[in-house]
Amino acid sequence: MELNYGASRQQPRQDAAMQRFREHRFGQFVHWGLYAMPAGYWQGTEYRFAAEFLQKTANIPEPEWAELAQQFSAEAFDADAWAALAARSGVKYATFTTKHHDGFCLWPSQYTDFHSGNTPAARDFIGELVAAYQRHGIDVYLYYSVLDWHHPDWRYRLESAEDQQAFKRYLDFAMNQLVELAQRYPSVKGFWFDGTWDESVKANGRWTWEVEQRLKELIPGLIVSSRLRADDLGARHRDSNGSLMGDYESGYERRLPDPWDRSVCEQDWEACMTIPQASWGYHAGPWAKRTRKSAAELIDMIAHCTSLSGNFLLNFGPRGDGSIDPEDAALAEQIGNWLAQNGAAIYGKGVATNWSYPGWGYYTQEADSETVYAVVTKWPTARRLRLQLPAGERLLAATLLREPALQLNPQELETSLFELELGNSSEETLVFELTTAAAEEQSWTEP
Ligand SMILES: C[C@@H]1N[C@@H](c2cn(-c3ccccc3)nn2)[C@H](O)[C@@H]1O
Repeated sequence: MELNYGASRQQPRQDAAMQRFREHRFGQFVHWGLYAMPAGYWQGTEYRFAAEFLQKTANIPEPEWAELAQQFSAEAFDADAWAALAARSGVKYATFTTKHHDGFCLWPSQYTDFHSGNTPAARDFIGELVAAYQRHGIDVYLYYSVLDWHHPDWRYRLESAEDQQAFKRYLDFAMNQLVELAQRYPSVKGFWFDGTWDESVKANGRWTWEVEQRLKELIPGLIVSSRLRADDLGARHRDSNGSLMGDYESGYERRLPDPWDRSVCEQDWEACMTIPQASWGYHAGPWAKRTRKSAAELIDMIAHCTSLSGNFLLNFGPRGDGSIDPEDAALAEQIGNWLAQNGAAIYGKGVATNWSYPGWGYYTQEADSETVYAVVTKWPTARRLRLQLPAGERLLAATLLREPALQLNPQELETSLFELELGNSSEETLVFELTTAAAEEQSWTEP
């Protein structure tokens, strides 16, 4: 059907900016704001829900929540320390919350008083982070929540002329803030939109389309995900014709596509993930701490996304004083150490088209390359790894990526079935670089 505000393209972007994003594969998400101070607790009670939702889960009156800004001194905030840890973790890009659902802005916006300039900290945190991360060679993306619990003109649905007028004022406010962010921080590579699921926003597909157009005029090459977009009829992510809007699919939040689902490879996509089960902001309670993911689980997820040509955006929730939780820092270092040894299987890689999902881990490959990587994340109890090669290929060599590099002698079982003896048990996530060649002609008929 004819749409004015539907998808602007059918095929993935092939420009250099998008190719760079695609090759990054691993990024850091950062959720930080007023919610990091109460950290899931209110008046002595632990609320077992996402810490950035505390204002709602604890039914805190908006003015009382806004008072938190007067305690926001962030005395331990150190943008360079955050950026240095991010670099050690192996991320190639970072996405920072500029304004989450509570409406508090981490930059001195001229369109509201509810911002970090009007706090004891009196700092432009976004400006400091953009500069520090770029000094460390990490591309920066800005998260912006359209949903806003603070702004008097925000509406969940539009049920009256007054609602329409108020929400028009709100959308003008949000557009002004987004233009302000693009003009203050023109070196950012993209915007990550959230809070776009309510009826009020879905009824304003044209505004979402105008935001994408306006920001891309201000920053050529800018990347905007499908999560911003609604079409003429309120369809989100994919328009009413089923075509992806925005530059990549960003519906995977705290979940990944099935590892055998090769349909996701047709478009660029990114999954975002929390370290604890379900809190993006820092949560100080045992509820969050006992559900933390291990480095091995997160490395598995990085390889999982890479094997389907997607990016993995791992979230960190710094503490209310601006320091990084030591457990998060240790996890970041563990992941970074693994990537330092095995990053060749991740950065710039994608789906190994001719290799089917093996079950014990993931195959990755650089487009048009002969080299395939096998990332082993689920050790076979038999301690032997079975490799089912694509028809017509045979395995010449398998080299362990990490130092000391170890040449393995693949044992041929059938022309296209090999086994690798894995020797002594290893709890780490190993990566083998596989070299294959066309198998000699072999004629046999299926039984
Ligand atoms: C990226 C993540 N998206 C925000 C979010 C998630 N949700 C939500 C709302 C209803 C059901 C499931 C998820 N609402 N806001 C989270 O707060 C975080 O910012």
